[in-house]
Amino acid sequence: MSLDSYCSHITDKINTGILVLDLDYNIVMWNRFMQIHVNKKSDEVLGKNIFEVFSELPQRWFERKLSSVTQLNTQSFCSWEQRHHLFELPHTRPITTDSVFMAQNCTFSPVIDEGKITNICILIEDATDVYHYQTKLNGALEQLALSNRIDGLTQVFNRKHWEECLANEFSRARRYDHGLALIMFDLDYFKLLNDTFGHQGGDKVLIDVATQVQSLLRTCDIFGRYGGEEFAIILPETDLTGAIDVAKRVRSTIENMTVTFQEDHIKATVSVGVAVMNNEDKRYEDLISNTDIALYKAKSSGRNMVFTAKETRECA
Ligand SMILES: Nc1nc2c(ncn2[C@@H]2O[C@H](COP(=O)(O)OP(=O)(O)OP(=O)(O)O)[C@@H](O)[C@H]2O)c(=O)[nH]1
Repeated sequence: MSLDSYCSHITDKINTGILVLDLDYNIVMWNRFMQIHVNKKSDEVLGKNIFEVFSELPQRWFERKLSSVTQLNTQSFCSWEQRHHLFELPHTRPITTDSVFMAQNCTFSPVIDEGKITNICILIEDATDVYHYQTKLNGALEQLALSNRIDGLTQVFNRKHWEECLANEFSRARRYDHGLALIMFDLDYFKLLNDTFGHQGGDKVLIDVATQVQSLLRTCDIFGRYGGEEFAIILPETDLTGAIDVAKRVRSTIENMTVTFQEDHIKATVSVGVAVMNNEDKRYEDLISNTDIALYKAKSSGRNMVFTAKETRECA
């Protein structure tokens, strides 16, 4: 067998598309991979311009890419991550993927004859499998990162993530001398509610309360489940008057809502504590303590009320 025969045997058996162009972008070689995936025999495409055969090719991009190969006399590469595909070829992946066309890694190499570039060779590798698994992996990693931050029951931030946010907001507010307010609220007589409607009824109340409160807030407010039946809201750039307004809105919204659970219509109330960052607060935990004191006052004064840490009467 001659070397030429070996070469043509290999080019036809290899699972990579091989496409050779002259410097006017006419096709001079096309291997079996291309014949199968484009469904055109060599004699149907040889001599034809590449843009005629592949009308989908981004012409300006392609010409720029090839001119850098010929001018710099170097190989160039385009991965599926940069451009999912260059040629609209069907993929042969048997299981479903959201990829309509074959994801491709393309290599562009100058072909040199007697010291001069005469052609450009394009290698097309099927990267659909890699694309598929990478996309799935990215989705799973995103999901994992989200589940690390989200409370499974209420879908608001969990305590760990919420506290990390508070630590960040606290140091930002300190550094730039901005306001920072905190609201903490706790469902009233929740044990009784659980005893009356069952734990699942209680869960439904927590879910609906979280959804309602989230819808009241601005996008920059940071809402989380602090624990059990206690929630907390960070209000960046907010003064005491603004925070009391939000707290009152939270309290009245919960008082006025009705939670439907199976045959039951459940009413609930919350006690709310409000505090703003002050000069004595050295750490974000100090702000939590002050808000907790306010919440305790709201509870001990009769519940379904809004209190600040300093005031001895309910916020009017
Ligand atoms: N359904 C449900 N109940 C929870 C959850 N987390 C905590 N609880 C319950 O919430 C109740 C809280 O009870 P307490 O701390 O005595 O407070 P309370 O009954 O709300 O009374 P006050 O706060 O003083 O008004 C407990 O019975 C907990 O079991 C949860 O995720 N789902």
